[in-house]
Amino acid sequence: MKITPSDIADVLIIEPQVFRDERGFFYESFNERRFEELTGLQPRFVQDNHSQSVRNVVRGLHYQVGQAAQGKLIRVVAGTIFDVVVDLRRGSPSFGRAACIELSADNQRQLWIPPGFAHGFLVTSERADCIYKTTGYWSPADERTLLWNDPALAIDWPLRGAPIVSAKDQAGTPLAQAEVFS
Ligand SMILES: Cc1cn([C@H]2C[C@H](O)[C@@H](COP(=O)(O)OP(=O)(O)O[C@H]3O[C@H](C)C(=O)[C@H](O)[C@H]3O)O2)c(=O)[nH]c1=O
Repeated sequence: MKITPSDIADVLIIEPQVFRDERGFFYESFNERRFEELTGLQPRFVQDNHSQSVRNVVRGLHYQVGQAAQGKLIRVVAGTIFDVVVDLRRGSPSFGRAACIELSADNQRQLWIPPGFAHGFLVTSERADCIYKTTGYWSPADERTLLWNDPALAIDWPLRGAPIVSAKDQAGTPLAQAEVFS
């Protein structure tokens, strides 16, 4: 397993050790001891999620506030996504900055997103299945949506035509008005 920082230091790109043979491949998609050894972090994951989306879907940018803030460990098991995280930690030198990483079933990369970040993605394949662990339970009352195409975020989404976006996400909050983490 190899772990490298993304463009935002605390957001980590994880590349698992993949064992391939004539049958296919095997890799440990999560190993708590190894994760802690390599990151020094001890996240307690309480929920596993699976979302499937078709090409040109944008989901996000979502986050939960207060005690419901979630760390996320995400990977893609089918297709490809343009994954985006935005630093919403007010004291951070990268506050308001977006980091964009391609995650796919082919590159088998995972992303560790600490609490304090908004998260979303664009599907750039026919379909994408995202599997992710969270360190906090879903809490609708504490969920916030950052406007995915807020010009202040300057995210260069590789769109092919108008994306498919939920009404909730179309009504996202611009960064300037967003509830952030102190
Ligand atoms: C997030 C969540 C949703 N739901 C229910 C609520 C809705 O009836 C349905 C779809 O929810 P939503 O449209 O919020 O799903 P996404 O747009 O994929 O939300 C996710 O999008 C971005 C990419 C994230 O990083 C978050 O994990 C999460 O907010 O699933 C649940 O039952 N549990 C949950 O944990």
